[in-house]
Amino acid sequence: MNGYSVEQVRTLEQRAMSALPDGVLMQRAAAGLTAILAAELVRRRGGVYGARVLIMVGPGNNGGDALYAGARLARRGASVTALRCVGTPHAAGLAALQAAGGVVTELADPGRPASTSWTVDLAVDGIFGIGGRPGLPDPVAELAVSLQASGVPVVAVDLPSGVECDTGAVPAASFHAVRTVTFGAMKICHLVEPARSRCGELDLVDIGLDLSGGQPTLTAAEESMLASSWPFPDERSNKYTRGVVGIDTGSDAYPGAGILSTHGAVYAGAGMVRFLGPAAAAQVIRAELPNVVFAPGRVQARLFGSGWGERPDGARVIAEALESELPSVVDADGLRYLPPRLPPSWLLTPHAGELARLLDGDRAEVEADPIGAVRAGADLTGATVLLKGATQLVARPGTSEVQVAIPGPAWTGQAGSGDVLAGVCATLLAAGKRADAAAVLGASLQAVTAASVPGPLPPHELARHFARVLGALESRAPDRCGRKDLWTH
Ligand SMILES: NC(=O)C1=CN([C@@H]2O[C@H](COP(=O)(O)OP(=O)(O)OC[C@H]3O[C@@H](n4cnc5c(N)ncnc54)[C@H](OP(=O)(O)O)[C@@H]3O)[C@@H](O)[C@H]2O)[C@@H](O)CC1
Ligand SMILES: [K+]
Repeated sequence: MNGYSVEQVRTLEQRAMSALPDGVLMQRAAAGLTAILAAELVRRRGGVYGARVLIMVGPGNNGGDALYAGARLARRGASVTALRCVGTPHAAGLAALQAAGGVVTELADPGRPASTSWTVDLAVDGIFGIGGRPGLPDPVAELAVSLQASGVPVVAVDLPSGVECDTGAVPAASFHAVRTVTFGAMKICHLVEPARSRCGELDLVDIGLDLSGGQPTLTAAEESMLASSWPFPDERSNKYTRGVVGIDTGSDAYPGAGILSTHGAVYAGAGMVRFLGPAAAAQVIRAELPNVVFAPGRVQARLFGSGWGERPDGARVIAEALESELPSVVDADGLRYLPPRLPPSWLLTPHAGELARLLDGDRAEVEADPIGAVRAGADLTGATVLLKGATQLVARPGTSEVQVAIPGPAWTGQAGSGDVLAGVCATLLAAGKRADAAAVLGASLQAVTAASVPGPLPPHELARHFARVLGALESRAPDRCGRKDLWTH
């Protein structure tokens, strides 16, 4: 499942339209939309006949899709009302709806019943699609609120009006859909929070766009990829083939970070973990994880920074690690001590605030355009960057591709999740995974595991469930000897 920008989708649509008679793509979209709306009505009330459907329309082709679908539902016996919300609706779509027996009313019409009295079975948001600007005109924003207050389910056409298609930002009012029916290709707002949550369930209708040959803006991880790309041990494995992780995290002020990142590394399956952080953390780790080693020695990847706080020798520690040419993860406070340039084999794991500091900007800018920000972070530092948060994005320097990890339940946004994740990523680096693969696999494992337990659980307890999830994934993994894919680096 990949995400495409508006510009990319417009190009794909133009290419398809140039080989087809006028209006064919819209009819394909409307046919697919109708089937999904009908199924929704069957699920909610047992059938289409007699259902009351409100089609909310704006001035563009998004409204055209909705009106043609409304016409098809009207022909199947639904009572369909088109509500003109903004501008002049798609003329042919409106005529089709009226010819099928649908009625038309205006949002601004004083004769229309009060907005709090919505008694429809389903409302269809055909106000703005990929031509939408973020936010809604005031009367439409009020309509969205009143529908939600009335408990009317909204199905969005292509995307919930009000969200920003290319960033996933929701800077002002938007619709909250129970389902979003999109056409030809997924858009960025379907994959990136907070817009993603406004979409509800997603349906992708095939309208015949040819996606081959084009590079999507976002490549989304799926469980099948996690299963095929995780470095599961085999009969030839030993602690060095699985990877030794050297961890220098935590501080006397924040010993918990050291304990949490070590849990992440151990339970993700490191061959061996050397903990080289403060004594306060070491004492607890020794009691809980007797397999951890506390003496310096050979390591294959390092982890720095989680819970460091002020670390006067931080810049020196990181500079020395850079000389060793081993891949490393730098998390949290360690991000304050970076040299000007790092190799792509290093993985930085900032949250939005930390990435903003790296970019010398503010958090709101990162949140307004997380894809742009994660790319900028990779280009600025030379390292691979995992931007943590409700949507976890990974950028590799020198490429435009951004990957998105499998999303997890909202409760994983809690103190300590990032420390555990940094430990998981370090284990994957030590096992030989490229930094971007380590980031996507690590973040996805944590999300899939969280979705498999009755949460919330504290992050180190969640880590103890990795083994069960990895076991289930391994049983579904294809023959890894013959298989190469995106993350088999
Ligand atoms: N192309 C194809 O092949 C296919 C396309 N398909 C469908 O078409 C949809 C795209 O259609 P579209 O390009 O007509 O744009 P759409 O979003 O309907 O409306 C743009 C209009 O809204 C206005 N407007 C926007 N935001 C506003 C705001 N906040 N407040 C006020 N006004 C605002 C905007 O005004 P402007 O920004 O120009 O001032 C402009 O007039 C796509 O999502 C899919 O559903 C499918 O049928 C498959 C085939
Ligand atoms: K819409």
